Amino acid sequence: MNEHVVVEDLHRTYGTGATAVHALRGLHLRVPRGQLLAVVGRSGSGKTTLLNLIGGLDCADGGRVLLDGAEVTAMDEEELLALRRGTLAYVFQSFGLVPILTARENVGVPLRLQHRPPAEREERVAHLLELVGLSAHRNQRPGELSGGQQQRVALARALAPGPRLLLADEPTGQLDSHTGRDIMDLIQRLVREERMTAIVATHDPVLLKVADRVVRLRDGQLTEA
Ligand SMILES: Nc1ncnc2c1ncn2[C@@H]1O[C@H](COP(=O)(O)OP(=O)(O)OP(=O)(O)O)[C@@H](O)[C@H]1O
Repeated sequence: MNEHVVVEDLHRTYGTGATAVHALRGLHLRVPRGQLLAVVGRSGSGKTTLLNLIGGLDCADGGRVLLDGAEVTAMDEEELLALRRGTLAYVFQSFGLVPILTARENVGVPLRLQHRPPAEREERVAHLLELVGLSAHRNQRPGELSGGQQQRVALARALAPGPRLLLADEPTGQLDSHTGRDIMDLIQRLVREERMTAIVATHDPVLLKVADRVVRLRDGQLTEA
């Protein structure tokens, strides 16, 4: 199936009554496999809300999300957990690394959760750290790494289970433009070489240049940017 992500008539409202915020109002989106899609929009326009719903981290009030034809919006907790540990990866602006673990150990966490044998784990972790250019820093903890390096560790960890879909929320948000460019190049390479699909929420103009397509969130709906 070539259509990787399908979003139909998606609604999400926070709160009720006069203070209700209608973050998404009947949003539609189709993303073919292997596309690097950038989602832009002003602060508060609903980008994070959209990514959370696509990744099954939050529940919609209406509409459907399908990944490879499987309906995320209808999955139970167990199915969502399997999705998050397998075909889908999420990279947050805040990195979300475990402070007491080294870079190597952080990248290995998802592989432990998958009960992969230690030798196979070690090999994959080494490969991923090399891919993100951090082999020399493998024994350092997040607090001993720069922001860009931490984001690269977070990316390597997200990629550990071999996901087919990468959701990234402002992955270059806290980084200087040069480091941000490196992260974007890396995501672009992964999309090209591993035919991964990526949906990236961003304010970053650099990112827009490498995207295959850019859509804008406004008034809870998407338009071509
Ligand atoms: N848990 C929540 N409770 C109430 N309102 C929320 C909640 N999460 C988000 N919102 C509101 O929903 C709207 C969309 O928020 P969202 O975080 O999706 O926007 P965003 O485009 O990702 O913003 P930013 O670029 O600043 O991260 C905002 O008006 C926000 O205040």
